[in-house]
Amino acid sequence: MQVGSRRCILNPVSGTGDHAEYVTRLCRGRGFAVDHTEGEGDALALAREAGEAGVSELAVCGGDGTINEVLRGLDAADHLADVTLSVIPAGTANILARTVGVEGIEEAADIADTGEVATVDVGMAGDEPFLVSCIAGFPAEASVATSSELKERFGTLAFLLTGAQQARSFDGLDVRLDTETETWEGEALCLLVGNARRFVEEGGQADMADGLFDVAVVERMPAGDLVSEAVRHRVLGQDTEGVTHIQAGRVTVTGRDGPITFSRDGEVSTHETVTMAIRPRELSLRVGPAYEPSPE
Ligand SMILES: Nc1ncnc2c1ncn2[C@@H]1O[C@H](COP(=O)(O)OP(=O)(O)OP(=O)(O)O)[C@@H](O)[C@H]1O
Repeated sequence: MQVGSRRCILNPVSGTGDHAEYVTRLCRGRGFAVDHTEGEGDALALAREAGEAGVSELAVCGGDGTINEVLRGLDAADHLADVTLSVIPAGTANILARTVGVEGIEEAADIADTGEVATVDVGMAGDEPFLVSCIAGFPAEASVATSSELKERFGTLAFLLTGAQQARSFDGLDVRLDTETETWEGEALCLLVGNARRFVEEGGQADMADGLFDVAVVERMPAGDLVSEAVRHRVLGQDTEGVTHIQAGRVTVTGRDGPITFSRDGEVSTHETVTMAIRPRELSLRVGPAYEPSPE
């Protein structure tokens, strides 16, 4: 592949599955060669191949699962730091795209073409890359399930309330967390390690280039107490009882009574112990006009 080339990896069945023809046309019109995935693992293999061929611009069309496969493929080719990545949201939740201000397929195609490029941190959980978050405990599903309208009105609270409903049947995580400077041990309701998202204060997009994860541990306590605490503070504030907030570039999580299941940008993986580490400003990512490099 010639240097300077553009490629698009497109999942034709993600989301409502009616975008393939339209996006293929938009991308070809902007000089991207388009490859369609045919099943699980294809996006990873195509990204790896594109990385090994030295592609300089790669667009991903699909949902968060497709994007995560592409990240893994580029990392396997040792090409994450040498590509400009863009996302064309055609999944169900499109968390990464929304987080970086990319909404709507046509707008996304323009951003893939000429949008602003931000240099962002990549999170690693063991050997697996992620951009948004790596979370364990009750909200792993709730974060995806909570409607965006609800999230917009109530921020983290909506996310918490949805989770608290599910928490009644959730046993909690017996966990130990170690960073360079702090250790936390105990029964947690959930553990949230954000790169592109933060979970305390107003929540929302985090600074993706600060070299730090935003870690929040919510202690296990009765769902009623947790909800009333959250209501009192409206969101999970720094000083909310039962919530520990840590910023760190590296955190090791160990399950004290067995392995812990994480959702890494929506991909599920289970670990007895896992070290999450930031690779500072490793990836060039095209972002939408609403993206703020250093949100308040
Ligand atoms: N041609 C194909 N046919 C069937 N499945 C495919 C094909 N290409 C990819 N897949 C699978 O589609 C699945 C869904 O991808 P993805 O997570 O991107 O979309 P989504 O679940 O609709 O969106 P989101 O993750 O944003 O909620 C992946 O598990 C992938 O393995």
